[in-house]
Amino acid sequence: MAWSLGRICKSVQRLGSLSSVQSQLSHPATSGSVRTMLGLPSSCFSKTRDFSLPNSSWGPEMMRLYKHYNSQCEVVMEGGVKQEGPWRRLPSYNRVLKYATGGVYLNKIIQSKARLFTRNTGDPGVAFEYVLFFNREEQRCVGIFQAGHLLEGPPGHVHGGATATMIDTVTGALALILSGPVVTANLNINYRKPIPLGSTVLLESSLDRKEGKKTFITSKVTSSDGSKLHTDTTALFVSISFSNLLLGS
Ligand SMILES: CCCCCCCCCC(=O)SCCNC(=O)CCNC(=O)[C@H](O)C(C)(C)COP(=O)(O)OP(=O)(O)OC[C@H]1O[C@@H](n2cnc3c(N)ncnc32)[C@H](O)[C@@H]1OP(=O)(O)O
Repeated sequence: MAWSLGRICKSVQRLGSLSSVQSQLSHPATSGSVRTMLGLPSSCFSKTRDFSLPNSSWGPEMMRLYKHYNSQCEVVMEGGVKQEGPWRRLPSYNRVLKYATGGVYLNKIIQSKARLFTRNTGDPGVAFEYVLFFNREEQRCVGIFQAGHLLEGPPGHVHGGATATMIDTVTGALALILSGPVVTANLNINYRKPIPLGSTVLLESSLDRKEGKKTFITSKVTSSDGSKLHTDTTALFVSISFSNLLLGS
């Protein structure tokens, strides 16, 4: 087996700094800190395209909400001095790890071709178009999500699993930032109103409470103007050791 404990340990050491996301986020966003948002070196990303930046597929509502939160990532003080604002945009790549754990439970083909589920197509607008923002003071994360035509479930509407994916993503990102490495243990979603395909919705998540290894997050999905409630959710994330995850235990 072309794999060694040393390689795993190196990967784990890199990932060990994942909880440094908190300190990363306390610094102003620059292209460098964007790449290291997850505490990973740039070599860990197979491509450096940041999928959370606007592209030609983003519609007017997606752009409006993006500008609304992005404009609060940096505020201009009197005298033109720029300061970090209450929100941080979270960058997003199509691969978190390039070198993790080949040979243990990933064969080489899977290892080289694996992609983050939500960023598995380079074709703008066809599936998950989204951007996440984090507010440290309010311990809140928002996601702006435009649902592409490949996500159809009921005719003309978004598949419930696709909606769940985005809820898992925005609640998971918040739990990760607040608690370090976690996995979803429970996701309890009430689907209130279907989401029209092609529309842009707002996902809001906030910390409910932390109890030992457990982080409880609540979340809702609304229409972009907030007038319609699509889902409400409670989620439980459990802290894990990354070395256990990489070793498959
Ligand atoms: C910026 C990019 C962000 C991207 C975010 C993407 C987010 C995506 C997140 C995911 O999709 S993760 C993948 C889906 N999740 C999994 O595959 C998790 C699989 N399950 C497990 O690995 C284990 O079941 C788990 C680690 C969740 C729990 O294992 P254990 O039960 O051995 O853990 P432990 O015994 O340490 O439990 C800790 C506490 O959690 C409680 N617990 C565990 N699972 C629970 C559950 N399902 N419901 C309620 N409570 C639960 C457990 O009772 C205990 O409570 P107490 O501390 O009060 O005793």
